[in-house]
Amino acid sequence: MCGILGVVGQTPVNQLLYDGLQLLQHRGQDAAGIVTANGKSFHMHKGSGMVRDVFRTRNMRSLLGNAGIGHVRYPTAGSASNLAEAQPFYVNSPFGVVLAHNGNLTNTDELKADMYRYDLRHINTNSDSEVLLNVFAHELAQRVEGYELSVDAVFEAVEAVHRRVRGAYAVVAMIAGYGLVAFRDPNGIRPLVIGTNDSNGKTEYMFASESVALDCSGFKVLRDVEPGECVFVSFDGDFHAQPSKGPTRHAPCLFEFVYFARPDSVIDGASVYQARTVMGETLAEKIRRVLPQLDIDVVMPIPDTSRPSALQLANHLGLPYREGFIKNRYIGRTFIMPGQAVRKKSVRQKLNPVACEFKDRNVLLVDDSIVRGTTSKEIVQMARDAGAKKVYFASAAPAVRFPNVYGIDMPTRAELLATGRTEEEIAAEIGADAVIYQDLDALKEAVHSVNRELRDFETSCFNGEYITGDITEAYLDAIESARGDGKGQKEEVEGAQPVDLNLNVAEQNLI
Ligand SMILES: O=P(O)(O)OC[C@H]1O[C@H](OP(=O)(O)OP(=O)(O)O)[C@H](O)[C@@H]1O
Ligand SMILES: NC(=O)CC[C@H](N)C(=O)O
Ligand SMILES: [Mg+2]
Repeated sequence: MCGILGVVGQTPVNQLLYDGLQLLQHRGQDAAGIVTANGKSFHMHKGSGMVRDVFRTRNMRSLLGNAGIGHVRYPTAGSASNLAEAQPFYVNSPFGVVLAHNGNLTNTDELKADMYRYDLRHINTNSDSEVLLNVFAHELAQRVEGYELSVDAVFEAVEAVHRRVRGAYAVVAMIAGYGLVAFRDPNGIRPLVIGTNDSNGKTEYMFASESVALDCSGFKVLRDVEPGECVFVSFDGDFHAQPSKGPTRHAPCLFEFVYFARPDSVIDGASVYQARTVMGETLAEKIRRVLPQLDIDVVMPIPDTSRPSALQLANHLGLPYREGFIKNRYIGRTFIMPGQAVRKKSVRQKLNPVACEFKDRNVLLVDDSIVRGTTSKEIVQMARDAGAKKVYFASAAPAVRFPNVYGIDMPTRAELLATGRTEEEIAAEIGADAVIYQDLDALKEAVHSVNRELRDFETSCFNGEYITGDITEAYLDAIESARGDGKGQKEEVEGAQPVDLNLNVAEQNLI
């Protein structure tokens, strides 16, 4: 999952974008970038790593202007090590367009071929986001009259993007000399929220993947960008919005509520924190059914994400809640790290047991999800080493058995712990006495109970139903062989960066 951010302000926005990206850091740790618009010029800086490592004072000083977009990256196409795939992307025609994308396209190869053959555009990286930018730029160019671009032309270009592009995309883009464009795919898979701020009687606009970025920047949440909708804010601050003319469906990704989003965010009108607490209650009910003897002395969360669910689960079962694992706050999220070796090592560096809380007790460990099983395998062993008698493991999400192709990097069935295994086999694999998973209907109901208008969700990693309707076995086999764990990294020859059309790589390396 990546984080995207866009602002049209009344004063310089560089610091606002930097601070906002730090609030979205949990969505992507591999690269970060900002582009600001100053008159008809763009100023860009991007690089590998966390926000705090990418931007130095001199980079910040060069990010001039009252409007800008930003991105934190967790790659789902291309690789983490390829700096040329860091976002935002830039293309110089028409006018100059920059774009930041959260999501993953599912017809990238066809689009790339069409771009080359029919639209005479060259795509230089393996990033689907570079393809998306070029489709948008091409469709925009078709609608320029004379030298002028109308707001309707922007809306029509986005409509054409919806017709050509498949998959998940929440986007912020800027057109030099005109304004900022924000749009969301017609299924609303990835989140995008709009905020406003009054600045001396004029309205400033902010677009962000999550509301936490607005809250902490002093912006008020206005509403979400609707599925398929396009919003255009001119650099003068005029706001225009156009619903999609094509078919839409509101099916946000359920995994945002389970793991990705920060708990203090509200996505599509549903508080993530509240949803996670309800997940804890419904999981408690399931535990009552499958472990009627309830021989549990203590409930423990696996920090961080499972905390709200675990606490509510313990309350619901009337069991003591203890923090049995302490998290090293300086280690990032392990699931979104690139490569299994680094993820495995990081779990041990990140979590350490408080031994006295385990000694001679039956413990119920609660996590938000079990994906590759990297965390659960290590954690169960740590609990046993610390003297636990029985170790039960509960997951607030159902078993993850299918690849995600919409922006979460779990491309192969083979690397998912639950694929082809029963719950007993999974328990044996991670060394637990039993594993208890949330049911999918209960998970959907948990989010629905927080916002009654949300009924439909993108649930493919749990049930293999892909809502874009274009995912075949052949497609899954192809991404599996292209992106099996670590393959994205191995493809890169060390030091062999493709021409970076967007950034002075040499300057980045000198810092
Ligand atoms: O089965 P796995 O492949 O290990 O993936 C699932 C684990 O990864 C995530 O934690 P992460 O460390 O990324 O972040 P967190 O601190 O927000 O929980 C998630 O919360 C689970 O703990
Ligand atoms: N997780 C995401 O949203 C990834 C965005 C884009 N597909 C990339 O790989 O850079
Ligand atoms: Mg976790």
